[in-house]
Amino acid sequence: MTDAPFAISTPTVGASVRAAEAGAAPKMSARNLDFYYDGFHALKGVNIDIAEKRVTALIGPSGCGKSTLLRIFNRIYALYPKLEAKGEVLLDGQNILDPSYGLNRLRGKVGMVFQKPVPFPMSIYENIAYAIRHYEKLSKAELDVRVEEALVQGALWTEVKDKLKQNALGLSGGQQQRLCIARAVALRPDVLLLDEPTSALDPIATGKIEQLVAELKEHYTIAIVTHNMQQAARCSDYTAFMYLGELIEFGATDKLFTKPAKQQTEDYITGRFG
Ligand SMILES: Nc1ncnc2c1ncn2[C@@H]1O[C@H](COP(=O)(O)OP(=O)(O)OP(=O)(O)O)[C@@H](O)[C@H]1O
Repeated sequence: MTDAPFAISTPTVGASVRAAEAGAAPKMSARNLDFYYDGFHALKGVNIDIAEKRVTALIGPSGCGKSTLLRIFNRIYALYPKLEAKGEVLLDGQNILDPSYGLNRLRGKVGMVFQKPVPFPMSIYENIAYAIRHYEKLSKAELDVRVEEALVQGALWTEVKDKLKQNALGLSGGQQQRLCIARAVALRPDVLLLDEPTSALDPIATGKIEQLVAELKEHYTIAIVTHNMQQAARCSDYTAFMYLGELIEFGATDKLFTKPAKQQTEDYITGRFG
């Protein structure tokens, strides 16, 4: 689905104003963050605060570095050689880029959901239980409770509660994506990273995920990469506009979309480029 150019007059979520005015505390912060892919300078001196229990959207034209920034937040790059981050990413004040910050600990605190739903080729129940077992030793009864809790939070429970033993690959694309969200929240993380979570979904499935994001921010700090500016406007409290690896503008979503401070932001949100 391609984005229609965003109309500046489109109303945005009223809650955003209140969140911005309240000045939510930062949960995660990038400080002077640079990132290199085998010498290619993909992120340049990024400074950003991700507010606690709010939704922060990362927007910008293709290749501007949105996904790179999101992936640094759970250090996925550490899996690949020749990738290097400089600067700091603080989670509750601790630098997660420091090698002494264990990856297992980080993955327990920062969950990630990708563009294409990737359920494990196993039952719906096992998709959730497998993730939990990796971190915690629970009895069968406790595990059952946690699986149900995760599927409720993923807004999937009522649809799957009678077929938990069925293979997850038999679910629709939208259900698979909600399963992936449920799998991420099953670990009770603090932060949830969503990398274009609806780009492979139809409008109805997209609407369900957007509603789910609005519900989840009560419990989690959320950062979402999206190409869809209407989605950013509907779902997020704060928006960051990136261009060529730099953070150009960051602020309350409704302000950024109605009264951007920078010309580049205005040109992008009015569809003049990107
Ligand atoms: N694995 C990689 N190796 C080399 N360069 C990469 C790699 N991944 C991304 N890049 C480059 O880093 C820059 C930022 O890419 P990134 O995927 O973060 O952008 P994006 O804003 O998420 O783009 P899109 O909206 O198209 O997904 C781009 O110039 C891209 O070509």
